[in-house]
Amino acid sequence: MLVDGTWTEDWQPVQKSDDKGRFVRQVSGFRNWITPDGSAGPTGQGGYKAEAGRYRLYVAYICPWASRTLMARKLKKLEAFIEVTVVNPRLGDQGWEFGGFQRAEADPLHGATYLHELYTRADPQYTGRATVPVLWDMKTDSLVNNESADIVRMFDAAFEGLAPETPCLRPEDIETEISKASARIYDAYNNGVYKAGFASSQAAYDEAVAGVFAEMDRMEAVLSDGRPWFHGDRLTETDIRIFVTSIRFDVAYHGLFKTNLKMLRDYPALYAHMVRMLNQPGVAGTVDLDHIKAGYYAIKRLNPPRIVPKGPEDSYRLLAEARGR
Ligand SMILES: N[C@@H](CCC(=O)N[C@@H](CS)C(=O)NCC(=O)O)C(=O)O
Repeated sequence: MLVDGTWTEDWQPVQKSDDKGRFVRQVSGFRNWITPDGSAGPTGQGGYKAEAGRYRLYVAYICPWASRTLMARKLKKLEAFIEVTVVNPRLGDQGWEFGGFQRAEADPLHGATYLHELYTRADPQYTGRATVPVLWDMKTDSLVNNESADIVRMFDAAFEGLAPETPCLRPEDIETEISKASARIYDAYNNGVYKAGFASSQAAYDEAVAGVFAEMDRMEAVLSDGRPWFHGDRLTETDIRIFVTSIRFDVAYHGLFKTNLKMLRDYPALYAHMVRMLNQPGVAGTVDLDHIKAGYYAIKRLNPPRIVPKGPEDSYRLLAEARGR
C-alpha cells in the first residue's frame, strides 16, 4: 500500500483484521463526481463534466467492485464516454500491474508499470491501498473516484441526455428498498465471501460462512416467485451487485474462500438470475473467468503453490453460450 505517497510492501491484499480476526475493508479515498454540468456531486469537488472521450476506467476483471462499474458502463451504453484499461489479474508485491497477462493492457496515458503510480500522480502524499476501480479524468489528468458504488451511480445519471436512453439502475420510487437490500447483500454476500476467505480465526470464518449462506437462502426465497430481477421487473444496481459475486462463486469463492456449504448452482432461482444477467447485452464481455481464477488463486496467503483449478466446466459453458448469442 501507499504511505504518504511511498509504496510499502505490506501488500497482502485486503487483509486488515479487527481484534477478533475479522477481515476489514478499507474506505475509498477519492470521491469526486462526474455531473451533467460539472458541478460537485454528493461528495468531493466539482469540475468533472460529462463529456465524450474524457474519462478512463482502470479495472481488473478479477475484482467484483471493478466489474460492477464495467457492467454499469455497458448497461448504460457509455462506451463512447468511458474508455477502459484492464490490469494484470495477479496482485503482486507492488499491487496491480499493467500488462504481462493475456488481455491485460499497458497504461495508455502515462506508461505506468503499476496502478499505484496513478494514485501518487493524483495525490503525491496519498496513503491507502491502490485499489481498482479507478475512474480517471484524461482532461485534467486526475483521479475522479475510486469507489465503485459512486461510479455505478454516476454512470447511471451523469450522462443523461448525451448517451443513448437506458433504464435507470436506481429508480427513485424504490430507492429505499435498494439501499436496504444493498447494505445487507454487501455485508453478507459481496463482502461476506471475503470475510470467510480472509478470516484469521475459525470463529470469524464460521460467522462469515453462516452469513453468506443465510443471505443466499434469503435471495433465493425472494427470486423464487418468478420475478426476473431482485426488486421485480426492473433491472437495478442490486442485480449488478448480486451478479458480481454470483458469477465468481463456483469459480473462485467455493474453493479458495471455503464458502462450500453449497455451490451457487444448488440455488435454482439465484443461478437463473446469474444466467439472465450474463445474457444481457454486453454483460458477458465484462466477465473473464481466466482472469478471475488467475487473480484469486494467485493470492499467496490462501494458495501458496498458486495452482489454478481447471473448472468449473459449467461456468465456461454458460459464458460461451452468452458470448455466442
Ligand atoms: N471500495 C472499493 C473497494 C475496491 C477493492 O477492494 N478492490 C480490490 C480488488 S477486489 C483491490 O483493488 N485491492 C488491492 C489491495 O487491496 O491492495 C470499491 O468498491 O470500489
